[in-house]
Amino acid sequence: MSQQASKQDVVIRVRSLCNRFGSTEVHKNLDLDLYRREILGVVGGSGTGKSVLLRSIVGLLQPDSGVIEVFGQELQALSPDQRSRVERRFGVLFQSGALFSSLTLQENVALPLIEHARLSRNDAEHLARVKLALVGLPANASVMVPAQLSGGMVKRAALARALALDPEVLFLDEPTAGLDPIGAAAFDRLIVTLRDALGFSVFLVTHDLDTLYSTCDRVAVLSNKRVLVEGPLETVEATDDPWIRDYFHGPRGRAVHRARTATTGNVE
Ligand SMILES: Nc1ncnc2c1ncn2[C@@H]1O[C@H](COP(=O)(O)OP(=O)(O)OP(=O)(O)O)[C@@H](O)[C@H]1O
Repeated sequence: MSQQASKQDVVIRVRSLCNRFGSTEVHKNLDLDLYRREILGVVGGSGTGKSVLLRSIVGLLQPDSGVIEVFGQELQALSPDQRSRVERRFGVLFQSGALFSSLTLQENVALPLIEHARLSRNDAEHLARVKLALVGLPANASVMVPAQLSGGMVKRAALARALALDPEVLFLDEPTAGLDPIGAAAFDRLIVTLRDALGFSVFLVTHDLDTLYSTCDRVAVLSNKRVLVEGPLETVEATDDPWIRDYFHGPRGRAVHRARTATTGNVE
């Protein structure tokens, strides 16, 4: 992805974002771009404000100042109606999955279709079963409730719900947290496959180095209340910063490099 991407290739543009909670300043003049069809990994130490950034963009949190432009429109300048139309073009998968525990998977996925696409219950549940199949769930899972499923299946169901309205941008908050390594790798592949097939952009908050290397086109590192560096992995890895050194070149980073070299045969 070119760093010189033209304005229409930028789907989300964040400029001079400031967020604080009482005396805690989380973001100060933070800048970030998300390009069309890319998977952007957002990383940083605990408490650096990755989730707060996601929540600011999707409209769950009112920033103190700064500009968030989505699809060329400045969010703060929109009426509530215009804003909810923009937000309908987002799909969000929170870490908890946030499915309704008393509803079956097809009922969970059908909810946004009934509420926002005004489909009948029958049509919505039919489309929900298509979405559940799209994320790789077997047909019999559609009528199960979340408690009857493994963690990986619940994640996939939550992803199906995030995809219900065919979003142009998918936000994922630590999607592989709590999954075993094989389940996490399968979920990573699923995200890339769906992005390739459906063409959405992905804003991906993660701590998982394997996910970064296997899915992301670019990475943004949050540090000291802002985006310290944003670019392809090679650029980020080469940045001279103590947290980046520890994260990418510490024991876990080296283990991921070794595993990738063994799998691909490439010397990195
Ligand atoms: N609603 C809130 N009220 C007060 N403080 C908050 C609120 N939400 C977040 N914070 C604070 O903002 C800071 C950034 O939180 P955030 O959850 O964005 O970090 P993070 O980078 O996602 O962390 P982690 O990697 O541990 O999930 C933290 O200090 C947190 O305590």
